[in-house]
Amino acid sequence: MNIFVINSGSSSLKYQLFRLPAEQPLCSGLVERIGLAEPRITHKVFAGGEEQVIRQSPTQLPDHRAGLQAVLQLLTDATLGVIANPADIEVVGHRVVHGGETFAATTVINPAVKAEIKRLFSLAPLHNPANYLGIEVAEQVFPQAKQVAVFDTAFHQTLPEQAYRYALPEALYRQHGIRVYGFHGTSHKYVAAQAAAYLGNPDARLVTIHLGNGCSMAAVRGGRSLDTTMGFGPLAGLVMGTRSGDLDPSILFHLIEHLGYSPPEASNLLNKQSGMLGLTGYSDMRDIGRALDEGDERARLAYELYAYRIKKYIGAYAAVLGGLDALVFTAGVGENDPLTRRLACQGVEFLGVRLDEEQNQLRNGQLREINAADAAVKVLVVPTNEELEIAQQCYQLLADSY
Ligand SMILES: Nc1ncnc2c1ncn2[C@@H]1O[C@H](COP(=O)(O)OP(=O)(O)O)[C@@H](O)[C@H]1O
Ligand SMILES: CC(=O)OP(=O)(O)O
Ligand SMILES: [Mg+2]
Repeated sequence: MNIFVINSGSSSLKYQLFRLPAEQPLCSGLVERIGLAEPRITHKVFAGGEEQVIRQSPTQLPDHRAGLQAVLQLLTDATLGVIANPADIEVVGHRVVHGGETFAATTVINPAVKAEIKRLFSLAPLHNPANYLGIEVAEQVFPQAKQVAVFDTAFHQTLPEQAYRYALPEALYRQHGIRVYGFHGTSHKYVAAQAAAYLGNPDARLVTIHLGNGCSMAAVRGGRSLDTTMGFGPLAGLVMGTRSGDLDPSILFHLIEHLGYSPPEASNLLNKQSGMLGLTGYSDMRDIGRALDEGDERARLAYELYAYRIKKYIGAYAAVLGGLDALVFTAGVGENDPLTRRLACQGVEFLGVRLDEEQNQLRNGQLREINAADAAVKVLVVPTNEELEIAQQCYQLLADSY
């Protein structure tokens, strides 16, 4: 089954094509700066263990449709193409960030599902409109394919009520859906399953730590999410590239009532100007690492604050889980940044967490153990693969009907 996976952002589009049940993608790519000056396409073709990279700089890509059409050209290219024509794509799997309480599982998209995704725009204004647009464009470009939605929130629908409710008047939950939803569920689910399989313990008590541009943690037991750091929207919890994470809400009132911020300006501040960017001037952890090496004090503080927040939630989730079998680090920073892992694990030795610093410094792109050999708690680095997880969920849902 040929499954094309799309992760559509406001000005970008990430994609991978899988031929399930094989796990290696046929190709993958990224379309950047859609609707902006100097758009870029990076397309990778994988064949016979080799990787071929094609970079294009089209003069213009006015919208997502133009972007996906350019990708289709590459997919069907006479020499480098991996399919003969668009009809060879049987399924398009879409990452949809917010599924509300309606979607606890992967779902075939029909007009009612689209209407619900649209209704949820107000709950995920930065993500759902772009995901929706990706669906509409894929329907035009791949009219024969089944369109399937895989929701970031779905994995966290198992949270117990005490974890997902806020201490607000009940009507706000019942009538307006104000509750914890949690995000990055596709990644937490994938790495938790990999870790449990590695440990040979399906009931393992895991804290999964997804550190990308957006960052979140989850307490997972028996493949079920029991708590997570993001909440009603993807702004709560950990310090992120440009998002503040946890804040006292009175700061928001102060910004608006006393410092002249309009609500959209306050939202922009917390979502796009805060986090590591606000603390250091850089949102990319590699830049912050370089600044730290040059003795930048702001970079040092930012690193400490970032790791301290992770450590606090490790303690909290050990309590939620009633003990800890493994910590699982994943995504861009979690997989690649030894300093973050070291700082986050410093001071929680009393829980049985102890790193092997030599293992921590290694990088091999594989699942690996970085704890001291005799530590009670495993510390794992598990590369995430949200696209593969999306493709596999589509396959599980549809394989029977083929
Ligand atoms: N070698 C590395 N060392 C430290 N940080 C890294 C490294 N490679 C990537 N990152 C960081 O990973 C983050 C992006 O993670 P990623 O999972 O790709 O995010 P997203 O999918 O949210 O765009 C960036 O902050 C980047 O600096
Ligand atoms: C939900 C979310 O935060 O996603 P991302 O990390 O891709 O921005
Ligand atoms: Mg990501």
